[in-house]
Amino acid sequence: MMLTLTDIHTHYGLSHIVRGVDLVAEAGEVVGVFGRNGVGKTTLLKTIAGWVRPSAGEIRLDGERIDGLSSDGICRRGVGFVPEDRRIFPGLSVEENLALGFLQVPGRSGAQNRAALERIYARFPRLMERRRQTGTTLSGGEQQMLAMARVMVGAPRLLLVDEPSEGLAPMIVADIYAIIAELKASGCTILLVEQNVTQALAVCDRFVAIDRGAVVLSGTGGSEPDRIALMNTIAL
Ligand SMILES: Nc1ncnc2c1ncn2[C@@H]1O[C@H](COP(=O)(O)OP(=O)(O)OP(=O)(O)O)[C@@H](O)[C@H]1O
Repeated sequence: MMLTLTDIHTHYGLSHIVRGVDLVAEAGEVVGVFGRNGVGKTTLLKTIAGWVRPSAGEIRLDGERIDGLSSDGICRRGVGFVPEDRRIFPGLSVEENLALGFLQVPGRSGAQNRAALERIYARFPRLMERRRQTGTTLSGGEQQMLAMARVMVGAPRLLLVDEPSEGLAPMIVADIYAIIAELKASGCTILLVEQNVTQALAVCDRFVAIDRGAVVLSGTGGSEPDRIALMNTIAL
């Protein structure tokens, strides 16, 4: 699914956070969104997901405008969002948290939902083992897996991921990135916000660097000069 942002602006009250972002993610591409703390990366993802409404600009999926739709409406168009805080619901079991993913695809039958759950459990045996356990009792890494698995239940065509490796041990980070690589291989378009730039660049086709709400650099993940320019930009 192709994502196009044209001159997107987002405000929180009077604070002008996202300031004229143009961005394209082609179908099946992983695009890294990098920048120092507080430059507006999370706000940009929330704007695409419809958690925050842009004050100006256009967001299109395969040419069709989605800015202005509710977050539910955007989700039902195949956009999955894994937020930084993971949003594992307290008091719900692992399986109940996963079942929330069914809300993204309301047209499915019970049998289709069960089959989707089976596929998730086959991919994440640890979540199956712990399916009756309260989601918030899982380790940080398992909660990140659960958050990823919950959006995968809905087979998103565009995935927005905010700092998936934050606070996790290197081995778990490798697991998370293996999942991102699998999703990419399956044709999912991915927008990836990450402080761990080196790790993220390994899966990124392209990247943008954001500063004070605007794109200040864009480049190709595999290009060494582009990587050096990126490191210089975000180290400033
Ligand atoms: N709900 C909100 N209301 C008002 N201001 C906000 C809100 N959320 C974020 N901000 C402010 O918007 C700016 C951008 O925040 P945002 O989280 O988008 O940045 P970020 O680049 O993702 O940073 P980080 O890496 O720290 O998450 C910050 O100055 C932040 O304080």
